Amino acid sequence: MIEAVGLTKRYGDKTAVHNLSFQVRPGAVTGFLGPNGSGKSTTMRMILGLDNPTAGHVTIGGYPYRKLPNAPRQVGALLDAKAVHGGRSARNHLLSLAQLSGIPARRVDEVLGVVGLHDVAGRRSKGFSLGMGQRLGIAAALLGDPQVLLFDEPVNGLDPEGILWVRNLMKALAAEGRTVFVSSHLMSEMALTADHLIVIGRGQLLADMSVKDFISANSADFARVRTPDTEPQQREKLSAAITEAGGHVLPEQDGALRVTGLPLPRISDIAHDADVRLWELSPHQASLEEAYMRMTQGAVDYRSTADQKAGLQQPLPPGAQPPMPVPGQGQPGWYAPPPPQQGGQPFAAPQAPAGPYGAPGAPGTAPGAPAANPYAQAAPQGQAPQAPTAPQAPQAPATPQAPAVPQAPQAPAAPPSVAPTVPTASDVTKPEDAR
Ligand SMILES: Nc1ncnc2c1ncn2[C@@H]1O[C@H](COP(=O)(O)OP(=O)(O)OP(=O)(O)O)[C@@H](O)[C@H]1O
Repeated sequence: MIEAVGLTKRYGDKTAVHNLSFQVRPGAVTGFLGPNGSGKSTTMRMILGLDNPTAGHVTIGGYPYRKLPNAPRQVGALLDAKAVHGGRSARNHLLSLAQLSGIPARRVDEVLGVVGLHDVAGRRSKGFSLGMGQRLGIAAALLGDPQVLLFDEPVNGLDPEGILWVRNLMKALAAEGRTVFVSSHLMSEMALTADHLIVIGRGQLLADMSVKDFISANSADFARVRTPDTEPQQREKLSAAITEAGGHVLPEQDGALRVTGLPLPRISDIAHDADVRLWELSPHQASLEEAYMRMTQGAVDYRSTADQKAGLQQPLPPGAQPPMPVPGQGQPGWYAPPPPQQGGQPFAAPQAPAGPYGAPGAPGTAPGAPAANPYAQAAPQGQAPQAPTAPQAPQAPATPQAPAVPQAPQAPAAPPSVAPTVPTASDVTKPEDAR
C-alpha cells in the first residue's frame, strides 16, 4: 500500500503539491487524475524518493522508498519512457537494470516476452517507436516482479491494441493482489481500467473514491422523455404534471423533454396518471470524462481562449436554466447534482465505499482496510463542500530546483525500476556510450 500524509512540495514560490493525503491499496487499479500541471508527476516522484517533500511524508508498505529493503523487488515504476539510453539495446538496457538490482538475468527475457518486445530485444532503443518505448518502460517496471507498481501515463503513444494490452495488464496485476497506481489523461481508458480514483487539482485532493461513485457524484444524469410529435398538447400536459410532482423539465432541441429530480419509474407513473403516451423514456448517464470535466473545470491552469467552456458541460437548450439541485444526488436514480462551482471543490465522497480491495496485500502491508482518507469525507448535509484553499496562480518557477538525488537505499542498494529516472541507472550507461 502507498500512503501519503500531508504531502507538500514547493519549488520556490510554486506549490506543486499541497497537503495531499491518500492511500493506494493493493488489489485494485487506482487511477491518478488531474489537469496538466496539477502535481501528479511530482507526487509520483516523491513516492519514489526522487523528490523530497517540503512537508508531510509518503510511504510504501510502511517505509519511505529510500528505506525500503530491496526496493526494486518491491516497487516498479514507469515515469518517463523516453529517458532511456538510446544506444543500448532493449535487452542490454533491462540487463543493466537487473544487474544493478540483483535480479537474475533470465527475468529480462521473461519481461521482454510479457511486453511483446522479444523479437526486437537486440535493437537499439533509439530506433523504437513511442509505443515500443512505452513497452520497454513497462518491462523495466515489471523487472523485479514488484508488488507495487506506478505508471505515469503508460498508454501514451500506444496504438489501440497496445492500449488494450496495457488495460488488461494493469487489471491482471491488480487481480494478483498488487498495488497499481496509474496516471492518465485518457478518461475513456481510465473508466475501463481503474477501480478507484484519486483526483487532484492544483496540487490538492479533489476526490478519492471509486470510479462509479465519482461519476455518480459529479454527473448530471437526467431522463429524456418524448411524447408523440403530432400531439404537442400531450407534451404540455406532461410538463405540467412533472413540474407539479416536483420534477424539473427543460426542453431538448429535438422536442423531447429533459427531466431531472425524478426517477424514471415515477416519470412513467406520472405520464400514465396524466393519460399521456410516451414515445421515449430513457436514462442519460454521464461518462467519466463528463464527470471529470465537471469536477476539474475550476482547477485547470492551461486552457485555450477559444474553448473556455466548450464541451465541458452538456449543452442546455436556448433560454434554459441549469437544473436546480435536488435531494438524493449521487443516489441511484435520475437526479442531477448541481454543476460545480468555479474554483474547484472537493465533492463529497461517498461514505466508506466498500471498494474492491479484498486481495492479499503487498509485502509489508498491514492487513485489513485502512481508515478512510480524512480528506475525502462527505460534506455535511445541506452544506456546500468547502473549496480548498485557493492555490497560487500558475507562475513560472523563479529558480527551478533540480530534483533531489535519492540516496542509496539502506540495505541492498538498489534503484527503483524506473529505468529512466534513476540517477544510478545513468552510471551504467557509460561503458556503452561509445556505441
Ligand atoms: N523541478 C521543478 N521546478 C519547478 N517547478 C516544477 C518542477 N517540477 C514541477 N514543477 C511545477 O509543479 C507543477 C506540477 O507539475 P507536475 O509535472 O507534477 O504536474 P502533472 O500533473 O504531472 O502535469 P502533466 O499532466 O502535464 O504531466 C507544475 O506547475 C510544474 O511546472
